[in-house]
Amino acid sequence: MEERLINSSNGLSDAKLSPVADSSVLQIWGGHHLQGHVKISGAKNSALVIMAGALLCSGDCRIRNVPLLVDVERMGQVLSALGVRLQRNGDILDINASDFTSSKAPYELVTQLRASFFAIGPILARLGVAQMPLPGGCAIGARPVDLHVRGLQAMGAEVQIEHGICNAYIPGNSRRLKGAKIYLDIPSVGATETLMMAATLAEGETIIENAAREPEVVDLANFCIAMGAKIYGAGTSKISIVGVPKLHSTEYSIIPDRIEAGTFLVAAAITRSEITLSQVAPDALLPVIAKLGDIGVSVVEESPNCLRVLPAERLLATDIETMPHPGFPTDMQAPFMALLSIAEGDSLINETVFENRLRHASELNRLGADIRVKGNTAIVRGVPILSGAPVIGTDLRAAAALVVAGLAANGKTTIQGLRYLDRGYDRLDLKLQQLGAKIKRTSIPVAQTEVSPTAVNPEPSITPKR
Ligand SMILES: CC(=O)N[C@H]1[C@@H](OP(=O)(O)OP(=O)(O)OC[C@H]2O[C@@H](n3ccc(=O)[nH]c3=O)[C@H](O)[C@@H]2O)O[C@H](CO)[C@@H](O)[C@@H]1O
Ligand SMILES: C=C(OP(=O)(O)O)C(=O)O
Repeated sequence: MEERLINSSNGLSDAKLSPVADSSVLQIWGGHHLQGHVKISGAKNSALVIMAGALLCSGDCRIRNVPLLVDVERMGQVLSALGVRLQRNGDILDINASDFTSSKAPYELVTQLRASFFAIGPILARLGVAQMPLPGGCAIGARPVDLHVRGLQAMGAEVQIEHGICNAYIPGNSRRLKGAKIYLDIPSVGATETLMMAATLAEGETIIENAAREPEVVDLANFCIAMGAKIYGAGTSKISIVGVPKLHSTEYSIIPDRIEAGTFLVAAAITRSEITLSQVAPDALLPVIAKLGDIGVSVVEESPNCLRVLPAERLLATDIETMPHPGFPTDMQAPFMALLSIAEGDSLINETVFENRLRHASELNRLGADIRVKGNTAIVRGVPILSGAPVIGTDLRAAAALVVAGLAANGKTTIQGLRYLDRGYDRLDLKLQQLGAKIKRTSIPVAQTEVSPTAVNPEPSITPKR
């Protein structure tokens, strides 16, 4: 992997950022069935915000089931820049924010991931002041932070955005935010999380109306409750938080990643394979499992944390509209577009959460799909088979969609854009290899990667069913 060096802001030395897989590609020889068992990692979107939540506690926090992701590494770098001590051992992350005194989050890191911005809530609650650059994350829409800002203002903070930095402080001597009644125009996941964390240490009660109900919001609430926070109603659209002066040390295990699990379900469905997934939370996957059912793919619960997906006789077209939880998740929209591209009939996919999240359609078309995009709607005309080609992932889930499409496509698919994939999937290529996929990561330029490795059988074993 290439390592990216950037100049630190004081110009005295070079800061080393996490490895960036820009020069790497994934090569997939598609058309093979998967088989066996895959263990799902902890949820990216929980891990990142729970790491931010650990700032609320002046003692030790031990977080278990932390996925191995570039985003987690970067979030760790944001926290260490604030003076937090972190130690990772396998999937356990120890965080100690007792010495955290800096209220300035580093621009170079915050601009690379969305969740880092959510730390503005705990930083402000602990220190009474926060300087947070506007965030990065997947380029899937404008992604403003107005709801975070308005909520903090309602709790008594002075907040101004200047030169790309969000400056916030709590006026007065108490240095504590004040409980407030907050209505969110949109049930934003990030705004709900920022405000919920800020409210745990505020004076009095905060009520968040039209709150996000995503499982990761509930996970964050449970983590804060484990630290002594008083939070009621997480998972419903009205969350009430009664502020306490201090939170205490805790040990907490992150929920399984429902989007990673959903991606493996789609990978099995598109290759007409039977696999099992363990360490999953089936309830969080209901909208995904229901949609797979519409397409003709059965998913059965083997045990409380284990799912089996069965090979479909036929894949059938269906319509999808993305919605906040418990609706169909926007993060699964791209992998489902790959699946529907080989389903019988026409499917309509309507992306309602983000305004620019259909860019994978044109890359899927390179693989032989027949997809037209009009505004926020994609019309997917099912084709019998995809054929391998060089493609580029334009964001995290777009890259994942190309991986699952490549597994089904005839011949070789080469995928660039792994810096997105590695942000949010814990060793996806290795897990797929263990399921028998013919997939290889290489840092050799695409032009030099003509020949398939000897271990790989280029002859496809999946035959189109129609
Ligand atoms: C790190 C993390 O948890 N990322 C997830 C989180 O992103 P994130 O928290 O950024 O997503 P939001 O739920 O906030 O965004 C939903 C919609 O609200 C809009 N909005 C949001 C905040 C705001 O202040 N103003 C505003 O207009 C956004 O532009 C978007 O159109 O939820 C998304 C929706 O499930 C997921 O796709 C992301 O994977
Ligand atoms: C959009 C996503 O992530 P982020 O909010 O971190 O950009 C995602 O996980 O699909």
